Amino acid sequence: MIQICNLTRTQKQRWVRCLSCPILSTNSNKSLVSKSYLLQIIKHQIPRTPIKKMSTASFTSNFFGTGCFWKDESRISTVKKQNEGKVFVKCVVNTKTQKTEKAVRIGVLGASGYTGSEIVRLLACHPHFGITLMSTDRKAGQSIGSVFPHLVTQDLPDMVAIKDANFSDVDAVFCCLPHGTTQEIIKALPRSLKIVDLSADFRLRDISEYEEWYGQAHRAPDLQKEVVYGLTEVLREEIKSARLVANPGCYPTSIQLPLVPLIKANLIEYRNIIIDAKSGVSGAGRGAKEANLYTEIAEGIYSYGITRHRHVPEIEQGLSDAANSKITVSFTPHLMPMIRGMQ
Ligand SMILES: NC(=O)C1=CN([C@@H]2O[C@H](COP(=O)(O)OP(=O)(O)OC[C@H]3O[C@@H](n4cnc5c(N)ncnc54)[C@H](OP(=O)(O)O)[C@@H]3O)[C@@H](O)[C@H]2O)C=CC1
Ligand SMILES: CC(=O)N[C@@H](CCC(=O)OP(=O)(O)O)C(=O)O
Repeated sequence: MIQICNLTRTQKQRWVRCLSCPILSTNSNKSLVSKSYLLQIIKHQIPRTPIKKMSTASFTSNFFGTGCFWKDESRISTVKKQNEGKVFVKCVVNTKTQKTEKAVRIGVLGASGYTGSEIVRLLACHPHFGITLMSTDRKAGQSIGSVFPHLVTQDLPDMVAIKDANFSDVDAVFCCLPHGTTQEIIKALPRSLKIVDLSADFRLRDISEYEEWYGQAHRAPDLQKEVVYGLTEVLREEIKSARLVANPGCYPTSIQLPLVPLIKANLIEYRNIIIDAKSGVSGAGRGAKEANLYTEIAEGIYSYGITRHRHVPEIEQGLSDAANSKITVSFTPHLMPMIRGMQ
């Protein structure tokens, strides 16, 4: 058990997320996490600056900023309890969280990006999933820990280029690649694989709509026919048996989850639905873009894509399915000066 004090709620949430291990339970100031990760955290700090002497600011920057945890676990026997000072960490090792066999072998394509690294974080310590393959475009040969320090303690294979990927020990793939590149890549994957595609490339049933909103020809129209739209709350049974799942976009998810039940229950008027949405900057991916520089996005809320955002047809597709009639919406997305909205 890790107990963190004198940090704000947001700092605690971020710290818990940085742990990249199974969170067994969490409340306002306690989180159960796996033994091995806990050892890295303690070992990294104890020999240098005792946690009890650290200010909240240095604790925060050490854990949030560098994310630099060691692999050697040999010093655990020296660790007792630190419970004085402004910030303290109380440790009770929970051995029940140790992993056993991994039933499903996972490949993560685009592991060096934001969505890919989140998938890795969620699955690396999962009791049933083991990551056997990770791909990257520019960082082939590097470890995931070298591009995402908070994942350094995970025992994972180095990343490879997709052209060098070996899918023989992979059962399922999470495809976390930019839209526009994904159709060709998924088309070339072995048919035996189950695939969850996080990009927008297979979300729109109507291929002409894809071409209109994404500005390029659909490169796998045959595959499109077998796709299941991955909004679990709406299509749970279909998703269970699907081979290729198109994961919904961030805005369409946040919009459909509240509106679909209201529409199905006939509780709202379908005409004149106005959606004002806010998102964090990580939604734009990890690649450098001028529009996402700190100087561009800080200290303000910016609307963008007004009337022409590519999520409009996806939102309308989902809401129209729920209503059994054509629904159109007025959708205005905004960029907030924060990393992410969803925790
Ligand atoms: N960010 C978000 O909140 C969400 C994003 N999405 C969607 O998920 C997909 C991935 O987004 P995100 O993780 O943010 O993107 P990032 O830009 O953060 O990551 C893209 C990943 O794809 C790799 N890559 C880039 N180009 C190619 C290529 N031509 N061939 C093979 N690999 C390539 C990159 O490798 P390298 O690091 O070497 O460049 C990186 O691993 C996108 O389609 C996005 O629209 C979906 C839901 C949420
Ligand atoms: C800030 C920002 O640029 N956000 C992205 C949406 C992010 C997202 O998750 O949507 P996809 O899954 O379709 O990528 C955008 O507006 O295009």
